[in-house]
Amino acid sequence: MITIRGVHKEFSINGASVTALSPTDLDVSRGEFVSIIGPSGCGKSTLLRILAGLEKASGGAIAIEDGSSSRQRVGFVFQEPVLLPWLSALENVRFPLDTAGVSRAEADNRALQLLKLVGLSGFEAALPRALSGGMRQRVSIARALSYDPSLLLMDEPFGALDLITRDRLNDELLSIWAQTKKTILFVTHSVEEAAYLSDRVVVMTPRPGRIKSIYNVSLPRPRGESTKLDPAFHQLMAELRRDLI
Ligand SMILES: Nc1ncnc2c1ncn2[C@@H]1O[C@H](COP(=O)(O)OP(=O)(O)OP(=O)(O)O)[C@@H](O)[C@H]1O
Repeated sequence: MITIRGVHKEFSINGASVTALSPTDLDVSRGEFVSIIGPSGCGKSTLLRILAGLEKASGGAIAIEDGSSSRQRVGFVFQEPVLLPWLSALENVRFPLDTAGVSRAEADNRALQLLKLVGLSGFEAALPRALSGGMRQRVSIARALSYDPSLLLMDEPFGALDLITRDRLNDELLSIWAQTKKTILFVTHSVEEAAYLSDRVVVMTPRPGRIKSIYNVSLPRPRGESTKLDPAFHQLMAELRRDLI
């Protein structure tokens, strides 16, 4: 699904070159849920932005699925929900489809389905300011799914939310993932979130960032309250925490 080979990024700051990402190799299978954790500034967002085509790599190669340009096939969810404040929830979800020239009826239909998928039926007409932080992030997820990307890139999407909302959205994301079968690459600072959600967890080193280790998460699915009581879950979190030091 995704093949990353030797991808690296250097930024030039006041004439000096700063390495944001050392040469990185990673393969992600179709339908896999992979989390990336690492200290602040290790290049997690840079890697995601390169995959989304929002940033150009300094070198290396990326192939996404059929090797075509990643841009049309990738949905991106940022830490802060970037919604257009003057548009309703439905119009925000529909927006990428409108700009892609999809017919009004089809775009409405798809946006309604997606708002249902993220648990926001009944809030179609609400403006972003009338929604809670968690609801706004659900709208962002629905919008990222609107053009049916095969790959969903999520950059600390629940980092700004309270813990209760975050736990609920983690479960909702797993249910959306199970229903849509998207490949998800998920950046987080939380070892608990990474262990709970993922098939594999990628740990990155501090600057300059590179992949330090990759953990297979063999906890059974579907995950839920019983996962959080599983000693294997706690052992994995302890290993991840140790690895991050
Ligand atoms: N546009 C830019 N110009 C210059 N340097 C940048 C730019 N974007 C990122 N960097 C630098 O690249 C490095 C990696 O940044 P990046 O945002 O990818 O890290 P991160 O792991 O996502 O951090 P955090 O967890 O704090 O979000 C940092 O040292 C950062 O200062």
